[in-house]
Amino acid sequence: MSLTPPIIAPQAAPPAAGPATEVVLAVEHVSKSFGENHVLQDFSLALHKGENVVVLGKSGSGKSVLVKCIIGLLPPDAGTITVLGLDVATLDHEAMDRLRARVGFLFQSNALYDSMTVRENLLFPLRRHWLDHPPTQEDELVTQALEDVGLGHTAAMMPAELSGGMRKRIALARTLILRPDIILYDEPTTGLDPVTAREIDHLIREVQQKYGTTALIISHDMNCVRLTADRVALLVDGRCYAVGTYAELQSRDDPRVHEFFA
Ligand SMILES: Nc1ncnc2c1ncn2[C@@H]1O[C@H](COP(=O)(O)OP(=O)(O)OP(=O)(O)O)[C@@H](O)[C@H]1O
Repeated sequence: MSLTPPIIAPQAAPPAAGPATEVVLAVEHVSKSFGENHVLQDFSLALHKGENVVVLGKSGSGKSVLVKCIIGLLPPDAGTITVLGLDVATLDHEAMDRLRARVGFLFQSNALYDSMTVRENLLFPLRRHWLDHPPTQEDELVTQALEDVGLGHTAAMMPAELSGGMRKRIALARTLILRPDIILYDEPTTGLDPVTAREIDHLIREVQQKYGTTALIISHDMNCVRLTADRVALLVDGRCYAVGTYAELQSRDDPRVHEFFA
């Protein structure tokens, strides 16, 4: 099945990322071990409002553990994680739930409900998190979110009727419907053919440009890294070994950095 091209019209360039812009996600000196397996060791990384940061690391290096710590599913052994000004470790269940409504998470598996239509899948987070929206707005919000990912015609379809790329877009639409400040993408192009993968990369950029969203992207796919990252953070031996633009890291004369770009 062919994909309709994304139709988000970029309205404004994202704010320039850099030290002068607001930090919306800060991981500071975080360590996490499982027994003798020291996965994260003094890991630090800050994301500025509106930037896309890709975390690149070998298989088993701790990327998923890092994301789980950020969304409060795993408690770090040491260090602090601050998301949108809130120290994750101090949040009770309700506060964590409210924070999760502002931080979209795009699962590698997409995590769509197969027994629900696309529309029902999109309404699920809306009804769970955004309790004060008028029901009359629901159709408008679903339509907008689907149009944002170029799939305005799919509301009545079931996930099984969609291609892998379309399912990824619907999962992103389900995240976008809550207008998150931050989106965490877990290997967004894994399992997609190269053409569809590049479409998803462009869509990630379009979302950033349209909504000024900040994104943390976990990826192995170097094309995805090149196309989506404002900055790349290398996770090596549990630490944030190097951070820079794709071009900066690619030209760095350090074998441990270079092996990612070879
Ligand atoms: N709940 C857990 N209990 C024990 N060990 C764990 C747990 N979660 C992760 N680990 C270990 O932490 C290490 C890092 O795993 P993680 O899944 O974060 O790697 P990753 O970088 O995401 O890998 P991949 O790219 O292959 O998905 C692995 O050695 C893994 O076995």
